[in-house]
Formats: sequence, structure tokens, C-alpha cells
Amino acid sequence: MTEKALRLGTRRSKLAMAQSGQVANAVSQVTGRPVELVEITTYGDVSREHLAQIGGTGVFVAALREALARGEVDFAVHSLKDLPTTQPDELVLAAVPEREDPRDVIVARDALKFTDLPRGARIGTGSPRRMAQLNAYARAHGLDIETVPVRGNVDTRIGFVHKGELDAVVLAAAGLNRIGRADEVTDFLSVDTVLPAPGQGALAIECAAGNADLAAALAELDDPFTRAAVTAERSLLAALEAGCSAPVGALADLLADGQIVKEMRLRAVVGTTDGSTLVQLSTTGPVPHTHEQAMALGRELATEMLAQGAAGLMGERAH
Ligand SMILES: NCc1[nH]cc(CCC(=O)O)c1CC(=O)O
Repeated sequence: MTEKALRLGTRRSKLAMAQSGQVANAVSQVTGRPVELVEITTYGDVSREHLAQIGGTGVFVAALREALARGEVDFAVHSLKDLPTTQPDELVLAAVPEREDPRDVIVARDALKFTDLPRGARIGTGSPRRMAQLNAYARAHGLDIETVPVRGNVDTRIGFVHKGELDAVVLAAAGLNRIGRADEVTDFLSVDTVLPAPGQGALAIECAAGNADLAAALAELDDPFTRAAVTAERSLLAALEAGCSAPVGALADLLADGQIVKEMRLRAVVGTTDGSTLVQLSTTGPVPHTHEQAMALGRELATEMLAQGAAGLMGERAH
């Protein structure tokens, strides 16, 4: 006889449904149980206000967490970059699966590359992080671009380009990959140009801390390197006291000598949205083996960035 289905709480957006569907398959493989999707509407899905205005952190996540806390669902899948850095005691990040491509990309008209955009090109992004770095690059390389705030799901954003209202939009590669629209990408932005959001490209699988059996089963989907990297990135974000809508980019990766992994590198940037000032730093350290070591890597880099004036560049604090 089949066991009772596990209930996976998910947002209804195409991206959320795609990533929940993929995780559902993986979870039913490791648990041997069927997984059913339970759709939950979040404030971030219904609000027409700009994300920065509604206060950033966690708007997509709160409703899913409430459903978990009420026991209406057994686990939830979040985009890690949308997850607040403070973890509620009653919930646990049971798994952080292997990360997808962390880069940002552009989808531009006429298959244009970022550096081939014509003078005065209008690029849609509502993200202060993307604005700051794109504008900084443009200033340094004599590009004349205008970043235009946009919001909405991936279809809406790409629609602005197809309708001719914008020359390009900036999106995360991972999101496009997950919804099967990777072929719309016209250029991949090097992380030397635009550092992604902390946690970008990674998913978080969360369940009740009290549900130890489920947490243990879900932990089979955890990728320790991804977990260490995103822990360092999010520790940096927390130490800067910035939220997910703050102009903070961060990416941790492994430095290898041939096949031998030597160190973890953490790169981070904070800047003003006009790109006039960036604080950009990098550090390397031993590959973290514990949560605390990964946290320390992020904290240490944040301390250096704050010493270089990072706090003054973040504008109004997201919470
Ligand atoms: N802010 C919305 C959001 N949250 C997660 C992703 C997809 C990429 C990911 O999982 O990191 C996106 C869309 C985007 O930024 O293009």
C-alpha cells in the first residue's frame, strides 16, 4: 500500500510551480512517498507595489511559512535569495540542493549583448543590486544606459522587451532555466560585472523543526558545498544588516587546483543604485566544514566592507 502523500506548500507562479515540481520528484524518490503540491497565495504575488516599497525581505516567504507553522503543509520550497537571513526556531532548512547557474542574464531585443546595447537603451530591473552594478559598469566603460524599475513575473518582464517597451530586462539564469526559457537569454552577465544576489540560483527546502524524520529524509537532497557557499553569502548579508532588496551582491565559490578543492572564495559588492560608488571586496579561506565556519567567512568580509563605508551606500534599510 502507498504511504500517505507529503504536502509541499508552493506559490502559484510558474517559477515556483516549476521548482516545486522538480523538488517534489526528488523528494518522492528519497522518501518513497508521493508528494502533492498545495498552492498558497503570498502577499508578494498579489501586491502591485514595487518590492522595494513593500519592504523587501520575505514577502514571498511569509505565507508559506505560516502554512508550515499551522501544519497545513509538510514542507516548502523557497528560492534561497528570497529567504530572510533570520531562521525561525520552529522551522529548519532541511536541505539546500546543488545550486543552478547563479548568474544574472539579459533578455534583449534583436539578440543584443549587454555591451552592444545602443546609446540610451532602457534596461528593466527593479533590483537595486542590479541597477548599482549595471550603472557602475556603464560609467566605467562609457555605455549610456538607463535602468528602469519593473516588477512582475518572468513572463511579464520578458513581455516588456517583446512589446518594444524596453530594450532589455535583467533576470536570473536559474529562473529561466527552471521554467524552460533559457533559450530567450541573449547574454550572460559575468559575475565580474554583476555579482548575483546572495543565494541566487539555490533552493531551500524547509520543514518544521519538530518533524525530525522528515528533516532527516529531506537532508539527503542537501549539497554541502552549496550549503556552505550560501551560508557565507547570507551571513555577509545579515552582518551588513541588509535585506533581499538591498543593493548587495555576493557569491561564494570553490577555488580548485586541478581536481583538488583548495579554498572557498567569497566576493561581495554594495553600491549606490546610480553606480557612482561601489564597495567591492573578496576574501578566501579554508573550505568551511561547519555552519559556524561558513558564517565566519561572511561576517569577516562584511566587517571589512563596513570599514570601507558599505553602510552608507545601502540607503534606506530593508528589514
Ligand atoms: N526575485 C525574484 C526571484 N527569486 C528567485 C528567482 C529566480 C532565480 C533564483 O532562484 O535565484 C527570481 C527571479 C529573478 O530574479 O529573475
